[in-house]
Amino acid sequence: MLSYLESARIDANYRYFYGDLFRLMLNAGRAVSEVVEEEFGKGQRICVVCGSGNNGGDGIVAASELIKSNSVSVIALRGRESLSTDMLKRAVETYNGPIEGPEMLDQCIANCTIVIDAILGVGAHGTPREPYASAIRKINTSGKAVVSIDVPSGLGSEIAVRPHITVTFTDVKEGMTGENSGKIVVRDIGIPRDAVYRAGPGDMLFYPYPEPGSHKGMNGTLSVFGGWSYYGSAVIAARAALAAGCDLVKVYTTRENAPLIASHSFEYMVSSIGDSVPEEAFRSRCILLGPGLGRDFDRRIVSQIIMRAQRIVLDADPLRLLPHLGDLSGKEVVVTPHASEFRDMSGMDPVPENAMEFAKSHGVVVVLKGEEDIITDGNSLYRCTGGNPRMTMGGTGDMLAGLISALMSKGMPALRASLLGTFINKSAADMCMERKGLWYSVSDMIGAVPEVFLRYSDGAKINSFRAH
Ligand SMILES: NC(=O)C1=CN([C@@H]2O[C@H](COP(=O)(O)OP(=O)(O)OC[C@H]3O[C@@H](n4cnc5c(N)ncnc54)[C@H](O)[C@@H]3O)[C@@H](O)[C@H]2O)[C@@H](O)CC1
Ligand SMILES: Nc1ncnc2c1ncn2[C@@H]1O[C@H](COP(=O)(O)OP(=O)(O)O)[C@@H](O)[C@H]1O
Ligand SMILES: [K+]
Repeated sequence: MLSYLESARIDANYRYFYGDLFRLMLNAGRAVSEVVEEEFGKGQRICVVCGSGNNGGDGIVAASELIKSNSVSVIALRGRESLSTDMLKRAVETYNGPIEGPEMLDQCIANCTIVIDAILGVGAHGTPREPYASAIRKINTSGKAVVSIDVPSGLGSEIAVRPHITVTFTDVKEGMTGENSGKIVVRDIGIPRDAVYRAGPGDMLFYPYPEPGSHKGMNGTLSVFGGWSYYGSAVIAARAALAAGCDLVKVYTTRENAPLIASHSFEYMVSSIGDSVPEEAFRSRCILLGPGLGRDFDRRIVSQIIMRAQRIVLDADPLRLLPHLGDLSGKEVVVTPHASEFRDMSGMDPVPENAMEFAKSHGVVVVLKGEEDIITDGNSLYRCTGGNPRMTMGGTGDMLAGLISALMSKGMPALRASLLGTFINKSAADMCMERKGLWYSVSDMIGAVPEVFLRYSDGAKINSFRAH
């Protein structure tokens, strides 16, 4: 079962890794024409009703196949000129019949035996607006056989097509049932595994945009326990968390290091801890434990933090404690070991299958860092490629922990935050490399984080629109 957002994620990742989505549109359109001919036979009179997104493009490609053995009319509900994106222009080029405007809709429906609904797909949000709403009502009262492409247009809202058949791609979409979608036929359109199981710009779609009316603290609160031995690591993690959009970051550190850490920025707060952890630290939505803690930490305090936290990212030295902590289920936990830390904490070789096994048996998300990051929740295995060898400098792991915990502090689930965090970290490094070659610093990487978000947030407008 695919949610609309997961579907759009795959779409965005496919475009980023493979470039041309049009090949998939060709496969989608062909799949629809095959199903229509399998179900109804040839020689039909078919009316294809198109919106002006890619769902409409699928409809036009289907028409270009169906016209070979059927009588086909195509309606562009917003007029032919609305088919203006590059993909839609290419779809139109495949079709050598006329494309009519909305004024021909009534006649087209009246004369046909089958209506193909290519109005809205997974890019839709909310109730269909005009002219789609009226078209949907007409299709539903037409008494004709109706085939929806990918999803019934308007699915989930009060104005939705009620088809006899839905030809859906890759997997059934969230919310589809036999009742609202008719017979559901799933067709593979050749999406490679990597578009699904590789972190990419599509993961931006799950970034929680601040609501316009929100107030301080609603968009991320993070407690960072770190810098007890190496103060710089806490500075890097806290600054990265702020760059990722966390509202309030507070660093809990030793009495000696507190002023040092504070002197590096006035944007986060710093507090020193003694023998016990202040209660307020657990009021943050997420906890990051580890950057710069050093090996000689107080095990009692660290165990207490882990047991009390509900959402926590564990990095570096405290990872050693993990096997001794018992059941972590019920919490959202991300662990971010590099290869040798993984060996130490698990007693296993740092390979993807073992990361998956560890994640499953401990109920955590594992981010196994390296030239290629492995991200797994024990059920699915993802990877994040990219980055460059300058990332072996000190601090890039602290930065990653800061990014992932900031995203969790904003409400992202552990696995989603880990996918986006790894992608942002490697992309920041690659952006710095474009500008400075291999001679960039971790500060440069933190500085690049907002630009990385901007560069890849194109698809995320869907989410921000939804949020508003
Ligand atoms: N997932 C994939 O990899 C592929 C997806 N394809 C098709 O592309 C579809 C998604 O395409 P798009 O993302 O272009 O989106 P859609 O074609 O679903 O529609 C989005 C368009 O409708 C408008 N819109 C959104 N909500 C609306 C509302 N409530 N009332 C009126 N207009 C509204 C938007 O402004 C946008 O122009 C899929 O459902 C599928 O049919 C295929 O072309 C090929 C591959
Ligand atoms: N050779 C490499 N090529 C590309 N990225 C790397 C390489 N080595 C490490 N990284 C990246 O640097 C970050 C920190 O990883 P690592 O150096 O293994 O952890 P740590 O900083 O905890 O020692 C991760 O985002 C990882 O993806
Ligand atoms: K549709």
